Amino acid sequence: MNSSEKLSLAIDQLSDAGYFIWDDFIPNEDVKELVSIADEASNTGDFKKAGIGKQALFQLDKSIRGDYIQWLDRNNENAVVLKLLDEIERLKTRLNETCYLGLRDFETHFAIYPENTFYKRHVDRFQQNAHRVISFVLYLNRNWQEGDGGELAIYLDGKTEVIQPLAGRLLLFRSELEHEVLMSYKKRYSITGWMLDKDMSLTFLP
Ligand SMILES: O=C(O)CCC(=O)C(=O)O
Ligand SMILES: [Fe+2]
Repeated sequence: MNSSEKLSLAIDQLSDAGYFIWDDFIPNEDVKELVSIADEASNTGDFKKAGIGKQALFQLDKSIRGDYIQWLDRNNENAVVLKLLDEIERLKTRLNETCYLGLRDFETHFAIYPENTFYKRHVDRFQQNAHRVISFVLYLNRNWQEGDGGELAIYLDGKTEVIQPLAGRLLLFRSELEHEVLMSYKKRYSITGWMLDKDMSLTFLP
């Protein structure tokens, strides 16, 4: 399947099922490089404990989520990160052209879940964060195996989909869907982000 057929499928699935799995979104060597960039940044203290809520309502709560994050933007010095940001930008434009989702911008971060951490059931689009339309997660776990945990459960009407966090796999889903990162028994790497219906600098507005 070529990339424009893949994109049509993604669009259909996002509107029918609410999510789409895009395997091999990036090549293996990029996965490897992204993991070493994340490891290096986390070793030099550039990852922060992730919180919940925005601005005044922001709080840290380990019983809800246990990951550490580093935000990514165009000031990043790594070519592979910039290439990925370009690809996501292109994907956003193409989704917009076909779906009229009104996507204006996106925000994204690395996430590392240390062993035995999780992110409890939640939605990404909520009152204080009403501008997230499409969530995406690029998984970076080479050699992930059954039993390693850290799958993403998406709660759909009447059924639950459990998605393995396999290296190179991009998952797209509608940000209003409830989902949960199940207990990860191994260190888990990903790049998570959101396509927004407002420019990022304006998302504090209603
Ligand atoms: O890493 C994942 O599979 C999902 C992460 C997530 O739900 C979030 O950061 O909001
Ligand atoms: Fe989420």
